[in-house]
Amino acid sequence: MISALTIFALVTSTLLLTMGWSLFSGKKWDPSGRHCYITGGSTGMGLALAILLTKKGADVSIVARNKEQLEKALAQMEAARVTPNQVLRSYSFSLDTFDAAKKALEMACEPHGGETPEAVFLCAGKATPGFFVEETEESMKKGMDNTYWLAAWSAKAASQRMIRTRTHGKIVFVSSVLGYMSMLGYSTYSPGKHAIRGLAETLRQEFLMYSIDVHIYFPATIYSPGYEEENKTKPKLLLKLEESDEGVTPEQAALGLYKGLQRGDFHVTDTFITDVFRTTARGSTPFGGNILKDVLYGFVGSIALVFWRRDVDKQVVGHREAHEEYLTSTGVLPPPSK
Ligand SMILES: NC(=O)C1=CN([C@@H]2O[C@H](COP(=O)(O)OP(=O)(O)OC[C@H]3O[C@@H](n4cnc5c(N)ncnc54)[C@H](OP(=O)(O)O)[C@@H]3O)[C@@H](O)[C@H]2O)C=CC1
Ligand SMILES: CCCCCCCCCCCCCCCC(=O)[C@@H](N)CO
Repeated sequence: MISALTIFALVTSTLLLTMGWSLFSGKKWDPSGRHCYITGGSTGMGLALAILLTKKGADVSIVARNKEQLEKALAQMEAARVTPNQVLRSYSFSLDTFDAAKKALEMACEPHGGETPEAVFLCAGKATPGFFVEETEESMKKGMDNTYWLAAWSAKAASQRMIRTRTHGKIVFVSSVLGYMSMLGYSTYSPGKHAIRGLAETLRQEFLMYSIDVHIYFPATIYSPGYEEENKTKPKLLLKLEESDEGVTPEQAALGLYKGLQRGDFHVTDTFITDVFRTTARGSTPFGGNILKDVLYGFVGSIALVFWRRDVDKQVVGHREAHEEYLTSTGVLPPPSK
């Protein structure tokens, strides 16, 4: 009995100590006066992050395709500037090739005397949900472009430059809770978001050699323009399954990510649901700033998720007939023979 108590006391004090340690050790990242480069910074959480970092005194460059949207975004950033000498810029590029990713980055370095950005945020991404049976070779490749390749090419361009110029910078990936798990309808999106995790895990370790910090954010629903867009093709059943997620505004997501970076977390999550998926899908990934919380959530989650998943599976099975009718109406299935 005593020895059990001793072990408990030892374990708890160790955990509390480690927590305390992480609270007091290390300086918090201060973006003020630093150049932050944001892909997908023209709308949604990328834009919210651009505004947040502008308010913190950073120099901010945003990159996306649509020029009109970029101008509107830049105007919002201008309105948020805190000093007259902050450099705020926008660049129009489609970032789905390495060549474009390099060109966009080089251009963004110019107003900074050719210096490399100290923080690179890879927010650009897009989901186009649908049923796997209806996807095409083209839509599946596009799915990887709009998730993995958008992130990977800019990560490669930025890290090469950071290494060459000995910049001890930060590379921040944006995955999704769908980079930890998946649900029906996300066959062209979830694989690429899982792939981003694979890349981030690799680079976190490899870049220890260059003092480049790697982070990855796993949000669930963000009520962004992109979310409105994806809902146009989202299967009704999926829309219903997603109702268990409360969702956050782009501003809340940007702040959640920012706070995670302040804690120094490698995997950043900021809601109950995403914390649960992070702590149950951890593997050998480093713990977050609060080890006790991670262990607790991991334990509770490993049980609760079994029930959640069973419930979802049940709803999917209950949808068989309706789905068969749908597939007949779209011509995937031949009309029933009478
Ligand atoms: N919304 C959600 O529910 C969730 C989103 N996420 C992820 O978070 C990130 C931000 O999402 P969200 O806030 O919804 O953002 P939005 O969909 O509102 O914005 C996406 C941004 O990326 C840009 N972009 C898209 N494709 C390209 C491209 N080929 N080249 C350059 N820029 C591009 C868009 O501009 P333009 O089209 O003009 O190029 C825009 O600036 C994405 O990676 C998304 O996958 C993760 C979980 C949930
Ligand atoms: C105890 C545990 C309970 C668990 C409940 C889990 C509920 C999960 C809801 C899933 C939400 C899906 C978000 C998709 C985000 C995304 O990446 C897309 N919107 C694409 O942009």
